[in-house]
Amino acid sequence: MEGVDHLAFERNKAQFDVDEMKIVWAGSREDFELSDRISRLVASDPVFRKDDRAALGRKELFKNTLRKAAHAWKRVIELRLSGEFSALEPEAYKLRAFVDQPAFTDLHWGMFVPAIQGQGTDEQQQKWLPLAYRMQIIGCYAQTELGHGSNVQGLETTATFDPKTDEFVIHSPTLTSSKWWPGGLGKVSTHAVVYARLIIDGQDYGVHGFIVQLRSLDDHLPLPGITIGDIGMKFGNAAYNTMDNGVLTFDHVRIPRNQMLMRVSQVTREGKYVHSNVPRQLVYGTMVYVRQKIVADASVALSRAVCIATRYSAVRRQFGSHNGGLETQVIDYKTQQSRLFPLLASAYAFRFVGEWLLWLYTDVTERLKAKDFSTLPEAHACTAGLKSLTTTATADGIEECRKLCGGHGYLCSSGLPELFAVYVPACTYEGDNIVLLLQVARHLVKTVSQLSTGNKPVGTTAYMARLEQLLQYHSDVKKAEDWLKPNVVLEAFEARAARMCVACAQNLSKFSNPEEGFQELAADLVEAAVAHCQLIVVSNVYALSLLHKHLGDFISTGCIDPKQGSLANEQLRNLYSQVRPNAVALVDAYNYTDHYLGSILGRYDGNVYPKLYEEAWKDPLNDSIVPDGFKEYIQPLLKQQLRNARL
Ligand SMILES: CCCCCCCCCCCCCCCCCCCCC/C=C/C(=O)SCCNC(=O)CCNC(=O)[C@H](O)C(C)(C)COP(=O)(O)OP(=O)(O)OC[C@H]1O[C@@H](n2cnc3c(N)ncnc32)[C@H](O)[C@@H]1OP(=O)(O)O
Ligand SMILES: Cc1cc2nc3c(=O)[nH]c(=O)nc-3n(C[C@H](O)[C@H](O)[C@H](O)COP(=O)(O)OP(=O)(O)OC[C@H]3O[C@@H](n4cnc5c(N)ncnc54)[C@H](O)[C@@H]3O)c2cc1C
Repeated sequence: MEGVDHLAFERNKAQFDVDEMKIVWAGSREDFELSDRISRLVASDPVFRKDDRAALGRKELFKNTLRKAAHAWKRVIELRLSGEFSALEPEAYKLRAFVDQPAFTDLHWGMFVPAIQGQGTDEQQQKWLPLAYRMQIIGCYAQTELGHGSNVQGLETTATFDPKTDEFVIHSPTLTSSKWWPGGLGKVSTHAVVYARLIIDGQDYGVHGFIVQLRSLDDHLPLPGITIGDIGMKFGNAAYNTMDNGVLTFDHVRIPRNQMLMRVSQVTREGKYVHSNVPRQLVYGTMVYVRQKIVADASVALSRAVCIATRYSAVRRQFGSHNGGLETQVIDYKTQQSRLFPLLASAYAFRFVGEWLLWLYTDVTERLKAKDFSTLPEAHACTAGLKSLTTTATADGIEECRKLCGGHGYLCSSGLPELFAVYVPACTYEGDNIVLLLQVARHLVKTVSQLSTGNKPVGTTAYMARLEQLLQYHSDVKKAEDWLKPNVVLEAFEARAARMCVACAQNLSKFSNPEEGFQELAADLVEAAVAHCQLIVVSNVYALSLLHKHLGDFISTGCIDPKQGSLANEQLRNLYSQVRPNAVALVDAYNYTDHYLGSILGRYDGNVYPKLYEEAWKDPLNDSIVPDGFKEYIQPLLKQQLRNARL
């Protein structure tokens, strides 16, 4: 039977309304219609074709990215998705998503503009934002240096105030202070928000943001004192190599005083440092914003991989043929289901968690405007923790989907190698995932230690208020179906997280130097932070597979016993059987076009084999029957063998 028939048959098995689910996935009917319209618009535009990307060299690839970005911007203007004095419309973000090629525009719109919006004064915003909104200047976010990324307080670039000229002198005092990594910096950006140590009259006031012009707006050459370039090829072939991650050094570059971003703190004409009545952590605000975006994006990347692996698993058959009948679809193997279906569930779970985090972020932003900073620590912990949890799970999930597709998953035409290569740096950028989990752990330990002082835990740590009860808890699950009750799962996750946090806090208290204790117990603290972040996911959606995966934690903390663990596993198997007939329909609900998926294995029509065969012949190696180099390198070998044979 051809693949085409397999998927039609699968779609008929669905036990729910796929069109309704498309709307659930999109968020609303309006969002669905928007995504559907923009994805088709991109798919039908030849400039946005991407099937040729894997074969392009770096220079061609980069030029191709510039072309796409320019064309995308033209469409944004034509479709009026950007106003002269306002940020982009949601359609523009969709357009970027479906074009599916990282570019300098991500950093311009995703970090440069938000940094000015969040850290610039009203005057600074009025001056810079209209230019940035019209893309008359192109900006990037230059924070990381060759020597320091995670340790922001360790940055070395200096911005020294010169009271004689009312300027800052931006300087790179060491090799390790070279800015290193900023996307869009290498070849495109005309401006950057540069993070540097503020020095006034010999005193160091720590890291602050400054708007610095890097290149001439006429001929694009670097301005005097500025050395700038690309840092070189990165992991994967096309993948993130469409981006010009850059290196930048300053040799005493002067900028006017009013180009320091001064919402959080100011430097007066007289060189006086004034700190507003706001937490200094607001300087980190852009990172919080982007971490929230990264969480929202995790479900997109994971769902793409899952869509490919699910459709292909329904098309692929191996073993089990009796009397010349059909072989078994690999999706029917229980091992395939136990690897694939939790990822399918995770993609949905991350979708809902992303929505919840957007709500939390919006709420915090509103409070900040009203000068209420009380929820900032919670927002930092949630964005950092969920960024870490979802990107780790998504990167691992994409790789698992590649394996689920067997050998063909390793072909670029499966779409999975490039998806993995482009996604995996999300575990590092915007905060290394372990470093971020340690931030969550600090927040949790602080919460536990403040319980004795009567401080009531709020937000996602509110469950800690029931600490006594959670420390007494033992699951009362008696049969497999009991694990279907959301409250039963939730309580087990709460008790596990609470016990792991309390154990860490107790062990920490044995150290006379808390910082030394924190370093020594870091691995346990990371585990406790993971348990807490998983609880956040579970409290937004139901997730039994996580319990099974981390059974060791639940049993060792005494929340459940081994028998209850086996019952969870039994229930999980029941759930896999229920998901099985709906699997293809559940991934159809993502409504991805074949252009966006970019995968022969994940084609909507399931017509995998003929298309794989056709695609192989398009490889440049097949342009000639006898390869280049035959005469120089193969023929002499063959002749050599002949001579040996004659001897
Ligand atoms: C071709 C197509 C074209 C289409 C065009 C059309 C239109 C285009 C539209 C495009 C739209 C695109 C949108 C895309 C989105 C963006 C994509 C982004 C891509 C990503 C690129 C990557 C960028 C980067 O990586 S930038 C660099 C990031 N760097 C980091 O993350 C560094 C990590 N380190 C830290 O964050 C900190 O230093 C940290 C957290 C480790 C703390 O270190 P510390 O030294 O211990 O901390 P300290 O400074 O002393 O402070 C401690 C104190 O502060 C609290 N804290 C820390 N961080 C925060 C925070 N962020 N917010 C609030 N509070 C914070 C911490 O809890 C401590 O508190 P206390 O305990 O109370 O003291
Ligand atoms: C593709 C890509 C794009 C990027 N884009 C930008 C950009 O646009 N702008 C920008 O400014 N930056 C950018 N970055 C830089 C990025 O933000 C940093 O690489 C990231 O924050 C990690 O910092 P690091 O490289 O210093 O890692 P390191 O901190 O050196 O990490 C190395 C190892 O040390 C461990 N480690 C570090 N500190 C601790 C600790 N306290 N406790 C335990 N373990 C620790 C980490 O877990 C990791 O295993 C980008 C990076 C990448 C890969």
